[in-house]
Amino acid sequence: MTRLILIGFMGSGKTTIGRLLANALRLPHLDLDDLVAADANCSIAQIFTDQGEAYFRDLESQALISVIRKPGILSTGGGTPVREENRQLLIDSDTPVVFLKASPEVIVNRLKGDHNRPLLRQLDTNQFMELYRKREWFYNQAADMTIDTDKKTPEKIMREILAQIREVPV
Ligand SMILES: Nc1ncnc2c1ncn2[C@@H]1O[C@H](COP(=O)(O)OP(=O)(O)O)[C@@H](O)[C@H]1O
Ligand SMILES: O=C(O)C1=C[C@@H](OP(=O)(O)O)[C@@H](O)[C@H](O)C1
Ligand SMILES: [Mg+2]
Repeated sequence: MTRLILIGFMGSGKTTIGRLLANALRLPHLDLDDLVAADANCSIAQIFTDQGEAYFRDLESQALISVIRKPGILSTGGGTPVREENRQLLIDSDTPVVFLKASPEVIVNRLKGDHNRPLLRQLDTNQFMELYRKREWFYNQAADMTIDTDKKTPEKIMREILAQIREVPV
């Protein structure tokens, strides 16, 4: 196994678990947000502020195309599987796609005080729940396997993924 893709809502742990998996497997860690920020020479929050979400989504799709065939652990952004073309790339990738699932309460708790997720800042509770439900459908569409991350340490989640990954037919 030389490639793995992590998807899930903001705060589900894609970046954290991706880093751990990459270390354990001695593979590159490819974080889509980092790639977008490096290409744009600008933080994600700044891209949202200066150019808006639609512009960010175009950069994100381009970065996904450029990285999807590279060996490594790919941590996507929470919105990556929403665009149909991105979702199709994930589904067609011949790479196990792992949905890291976290409950809304756990996400809110993990991200309280966070200033780097521009999308989250502008949502009230109802809007948050609507986005969470909508996105869950997209994650389920693209995922080969789902890991519940509530009440588990990142290390435990990593071990669970490693144990299950051999059984996933892709
Ligand atoms: N399993 C976990 N248990 C507790 N905290 C976690 C867990 N996974 C991630 N976190 C924390 O939640 C925050 C968001 O994690 P991150 O990996 O950036 O998520 P994502 O990339 O999915 O948005 C970070 O502060 C991270 O340390
Ligand atoms: O859910 C989203 O739409 C987003 C999630 C973020 O990544 P994380 O899921 O790693 O926080 C980042 O791509 C951007 O702020 C938009
Ligand atoms: Mg991340």
